[in-house]
Parts: sequence; structure tokens; C-alpha cells
Amino acid sequence: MPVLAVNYKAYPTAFGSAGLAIALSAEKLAEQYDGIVRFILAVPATEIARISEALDKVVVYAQHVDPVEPGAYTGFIPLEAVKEAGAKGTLLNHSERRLRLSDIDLLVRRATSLGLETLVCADTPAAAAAAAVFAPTMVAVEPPELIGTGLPVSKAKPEVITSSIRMVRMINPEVPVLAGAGITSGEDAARALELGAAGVLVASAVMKAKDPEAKMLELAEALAKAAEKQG
Ligand SMILES: O=C(CO)COP(=O)(O)O
Repeated sequence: MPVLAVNYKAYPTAFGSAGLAIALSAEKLAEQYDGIVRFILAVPATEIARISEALDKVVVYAQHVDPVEPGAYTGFIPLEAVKEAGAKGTLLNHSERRLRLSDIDLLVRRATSLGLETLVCADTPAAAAAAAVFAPTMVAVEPPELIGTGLPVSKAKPEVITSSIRMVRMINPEVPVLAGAGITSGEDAARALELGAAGVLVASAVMKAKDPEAKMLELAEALAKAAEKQG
């Protein structure tokens, strides 16, 4: 089942009623595509509780967690806190919120022991392979230079997707690879699946859309069709 993951980032539409409205739209689509497309929303820490309480089919992730245990760490967010707030997983090492290799290792192990999923972001195929060593739930490869450009990685740099999949499979064939950066249309998303990706990680196409629900529908329908074609 292909994954449609939406990273809210800190766009104006990520917060308050706007962020909740996008989540409710995703929930409606997740019901329509139940068993066909898996929806994940990576939301700001301030929105995890409000959004996760409103959803059933959609999986809510944090965008980042800090490599600390609960304790005297002012301003830090431990894994336990996002779990308590209702998150089922977290992004790690997004190019806009990087972590040290040792922290990724620690956080994947601790998240797994807490029953939380992990989606480790990587800039390059080699970094994706390195992330796979830690056995995360998924890896997402996202060339930073394409992020937010509308130039989809699946068309501008398809070899980044295919090389990432090949290298991750050499390390751990159980780890699915998502593709992200510049993915804007259903065609971009379908192309990523044709290249072997297990889904897509998108942000601005949805968060800056005039009609976020229509955009998520376009992406979900394209992923569903591409997956069906693959059999
Ligand atoms: O960073 C990304 C998702 O985590 C990709 O961002 P865009 O979809 O805006 O290119």
C-alpha cells in the first residue's frame, strides 16, 4: 500500500483551524482510500494533540524529536512527549532539522521500543543506506536542492530514487523508501512509484495549495492507480 506523507512544516496553514482542516480533509480521503493508500501527516509539535484527537485512519507523526529522556531539558521534546500527545511516529533528520548519526541511531532504537514509527530523511542515496542500518520504519530520500522548487525529484533526479532503493535494499530489504522534494502533481507521485518508491513525502504542494483537499486527492488517486498498475 503506497504512502502519502504530508509534512506540514511551519507553513501558516500548518497551525490552528487551517491545520486541522487539512487533517480532516486527509481523514476523509483516508477513509475513501482505506486499504489502498496510507496517509501520514507530520505536524508541528503544538498541533499533535489537537490533530491526532480528530483523526482515526490518518497516522500523525511529529516532525522532529530531541535525543533526550524526559527530565531537566528546557525546550526539548522527548519521544515520550509526542507519544503522549498522540503521535504514532516521527520524522527524523529532515534536511531542515538535522540530527547527528549517533542521535538517529539512538532515537530509532528508543522510538521502536516505545512502539513509535520512524521515517528517517536522507539527502542522498548513501545517506539513505546509512539510515537503513538503523532499521527505521521507512526512509525518505529528499535532495535538499529540489525541496520547495516544484521540480520533482522523480523527474529531475530519478537516479537518486533508484540508487537509494538499490543501496537501501543492500543494507536492509525490509525498509521501504519514500521519495520527496518538489513533488507537486499526481504524475510526479506516480513516477516515483514507477521508479520503485513506496510512496511520497510532500509539503508545499499541499500546504500552499488553494485547495489542499483537491491536491491530496490528486496525489492519492495517482498513487492508487500506479500501485494497481504494478499489481
Ligand atoms: O521537504 C519536503 C517534505 O519533507 C519536500 O518539500 P516540498 O514538497 O515542498 O518540495
